[in-house]
Amino acid sequence: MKKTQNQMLIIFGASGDLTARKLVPALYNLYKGKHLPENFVVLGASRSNLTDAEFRQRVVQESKFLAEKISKEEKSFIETFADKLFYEDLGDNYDSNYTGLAKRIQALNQEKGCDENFIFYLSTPPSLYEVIAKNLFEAGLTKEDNGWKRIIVEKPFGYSLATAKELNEGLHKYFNEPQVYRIDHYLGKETVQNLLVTRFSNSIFEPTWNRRYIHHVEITNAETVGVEKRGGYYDKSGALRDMFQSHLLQVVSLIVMEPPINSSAEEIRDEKVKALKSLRIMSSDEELATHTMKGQYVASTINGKKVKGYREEDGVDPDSKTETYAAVKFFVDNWRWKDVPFYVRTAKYMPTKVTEVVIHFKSPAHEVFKSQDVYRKDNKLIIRIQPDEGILMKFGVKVPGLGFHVEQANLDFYYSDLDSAEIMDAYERLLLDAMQGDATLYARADEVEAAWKFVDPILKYWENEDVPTYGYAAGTWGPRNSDDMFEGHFGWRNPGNRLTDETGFCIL
Ligand SMILES: NC(=O)C1=CN([C@@H]2O[C@H](COP(=O)(O)OP(=O)(O)OC[C@H]3O[C@@H](n4cnc5c(N)ncnc54)[C@H](OP(=O)(O)O)[C@@H]3O)[C@@H](O)[C@H]2O)C=CC1
Ligand SMILES: O=C1O[C@H](COP(=O)(O)O)[C@@H](O)[C@H](O)[C@H]1O
Repeated sequence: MKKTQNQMLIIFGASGDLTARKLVPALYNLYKGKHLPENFVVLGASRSNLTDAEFRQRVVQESKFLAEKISKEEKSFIETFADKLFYEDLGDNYDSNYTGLAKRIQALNQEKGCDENFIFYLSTPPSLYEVIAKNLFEAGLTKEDNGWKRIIVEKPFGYSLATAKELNEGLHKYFNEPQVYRIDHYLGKETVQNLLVTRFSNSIFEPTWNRRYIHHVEITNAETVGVEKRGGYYDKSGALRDMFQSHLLQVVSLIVMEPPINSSAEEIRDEKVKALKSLRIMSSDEELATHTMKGQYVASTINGKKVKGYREEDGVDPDSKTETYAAVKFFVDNWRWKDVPFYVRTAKYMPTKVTEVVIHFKSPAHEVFKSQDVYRKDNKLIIRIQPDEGILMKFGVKVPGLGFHVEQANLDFYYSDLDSAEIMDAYERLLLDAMQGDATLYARADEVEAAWKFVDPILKYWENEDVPTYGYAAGTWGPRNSDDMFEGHFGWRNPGNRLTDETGFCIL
């Protein structure tokens, strides 16, 4: 087990939603699991005027882990954990000098023995990331003379290739790349990490993981909720920026990449960057029109309950063209994947909450056993990222009785069947990795830029007034013509709530 050194975590934007809902519960679970070092301090910093006690009370009360009934033992655990939390009021804005903050950090460092190891977590609006980095630098807080200094940056990382580059350059003025940890919570998911293990720890998959055997690859990320309270943010972002550029291209890179030499952060990330750079960038309007599709949910009734259309949501422009459904077909220009289409979609308000990868294998070269149902007899490997996490292999078996009729059977694996089935929350895993200086599951600067380079032309094309934004009733599988981008007789697989469910549907 890696050692976690004594350290201090300084959270900017500590009065916000992410701190209370994700960061503090993750830290608490790490504390309960005895993963935190002996000397550990969390210093929250933002403009809100709070004392240490008020901050503790606020994050503890707002945190989900306390919403449930708790035992006496748990209560005392929480109290000792809360003793590690402190707060510093930054005054009017994040751009004033950080002398006061530096003094507080040094005092806590002395008192609590943090060995001058500091992680700065930026959980503010992205417009403040560079400003905070600059002020930390000017206050002498980034020097690594004694102890290491790291910075964790929340998503979104940029709004386009140009802005992502600008942000990288801005951060690199004050921190070296190995000090920068760009968070993508999908990489913290156990099942996403397992994509690497499934591929590279089994000799049975690798020989078939290429254009000779794979017909196409399909990735679905579907949510059963709309934009909820985030209409203002979402309307400026849209599904392509919010999910596809970051989380889904990370998943793509793990499917596409070549085997790394070893499991070090740099070797894995080198291969991921190579994979992202090999995605064929779309340039012609014709290609963009047939290979991409955007949609928007419209008002509907789900399970008897009326739901608003996207344009009626708070914070959303009533004439908005922002997509809540994004689907992209693309090719990968390298030896392994030439001519294999990838289909990736993400959407709000679909019938099932699911993220899965489906590897569709080619039909046997020569058909010995005729089947009526061509689509259903091909081998498929379904890797379910969430929920009902697991892997399913579909293969043909003989239907008992006369003749040679083929039916599909399942070989399945469920995470829940493992002895150690407890899956660590993504933020827990990622925070612990950063505390231990392991950046494998964080995105590197060139990785983020390669992803934006692929996405930029699509975003630009979608800004065009003539590009249709197809409506789909909330609670359905997207626009009616969503299968049109597929080649041949294929279409999207509409998964159900369970790994083995063939078709997810919802009652409108
Ligand atoms: N919440 C989530 O689930 C997720 C959040 N993120 C990212 O994490 C970061 C923080 O998100 P979240 O906690 O939800 O955001 P919130 O708006 O809830 O909190 C951000 C905090 O930043 C401070 N702040 C400083 N300047 C401003 C400003 N101009 N407008 C608003 N707040 C400001 C505020 O504290 P004060 O006023 O006290 O200074 C506020 O509490 C964002 O970059 C977001 O994109 C990413 C994934 C998921
Ligand atoms: O980053 C984001 O992710 C969530 C989906 O995360 P998941 O872990 O529940 O799959 C998404 O709802 C949100 O819009 C996006 O910003």
